[in-house]
Amino acid sequence: MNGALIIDGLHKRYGELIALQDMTFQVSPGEIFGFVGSNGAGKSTTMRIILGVLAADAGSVRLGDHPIDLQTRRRIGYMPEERGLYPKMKVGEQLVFLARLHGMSSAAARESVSRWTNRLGVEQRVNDDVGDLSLGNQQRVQLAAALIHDPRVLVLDEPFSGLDPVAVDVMSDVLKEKAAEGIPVIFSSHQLDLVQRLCDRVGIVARGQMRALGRVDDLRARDGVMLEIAGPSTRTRWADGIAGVVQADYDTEADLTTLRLDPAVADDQAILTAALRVGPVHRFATTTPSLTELFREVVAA
Ligand SMILES: Nc1ncnc2c1ncn2[C@@H]1O[C@H](COP(=O)(O)OP(=O)(O)OP(=O)(O)O)[C@@H](O)[C@H]1O
Repeated sequence: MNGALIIDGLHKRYGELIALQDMTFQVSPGEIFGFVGSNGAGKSTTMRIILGVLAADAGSVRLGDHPIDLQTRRRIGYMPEERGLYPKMKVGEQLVFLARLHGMSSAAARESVSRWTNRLGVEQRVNDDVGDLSLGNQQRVQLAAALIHDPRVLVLDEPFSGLDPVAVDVMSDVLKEKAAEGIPVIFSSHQLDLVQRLCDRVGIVARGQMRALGRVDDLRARDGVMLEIAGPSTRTRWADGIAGVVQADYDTEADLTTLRLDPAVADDQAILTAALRVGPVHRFATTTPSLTELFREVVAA
């Protein structure tokens, strides 16, 4: 049961609302894929369809050449957005129960639960009711629930929300480790700095459609070159109208000018000369837009 997770042409309506429109992308074995988009963009809907807890109106999900069936689904590790643990059940018992549901023997389930609760730092809480844990610790248990049956695919809906920085590091390490084992990993998140750091590729969704898809660095480079100039008084709006300057943002408090350039037209030396005419230049550096800037643009388009 290996191969890429293939999401092919998913359509989904809720009455009048079109929640997904031709949602198509793949996650390769060993790849960490970041699924980002505004609230209500369609991420959870896509993930629920991957898991088969929701049916698509059209389109398919496959793992390599195989349509995802009941057997395959048992090998997916899923963290739903609406966390699905029983608050009145003890952490350890619940994890063993879930592992058994995935077909593990009692001994293997207990061994796996012990390994993952240790790894995720909740080993002291195995005899506590889930509902008595802090939200962050409940989330660690939820991740353990997604991992205990040694899944061949990981589908995690906002696994990082509400975690403290130490837990974020633990979660990041686990995802990297699972990807290194050669399984496809997809997670959704609104923490774009984290997505930028962790993911091989990202998909940006807006209103049910995939709007940008690719390696983070490629998407950022595609979006054009940016130039940051510190020094010249921004009150003069000195860069307005210079050839090749597509957009100029002026931070008047820091006297920092940020320019988005059309690389085919812009001449950085002409821009530097124009800046020096206004005042001393303390910094003159090219950057590429962050994933957050890219996201704002894609979603606003
Ligand atoms: N059961 C439902 N009935 C009707 N509409 C729904 C249902 N579930 C989701 N929707 C709508 O479908 C759209 C997509 O929702 P979805 O939960 O997939 O978005 P999302 O990208 O996961 O958002 P968020 O980042 O807020 O979790 C939204 O407009 C949402 O209101």
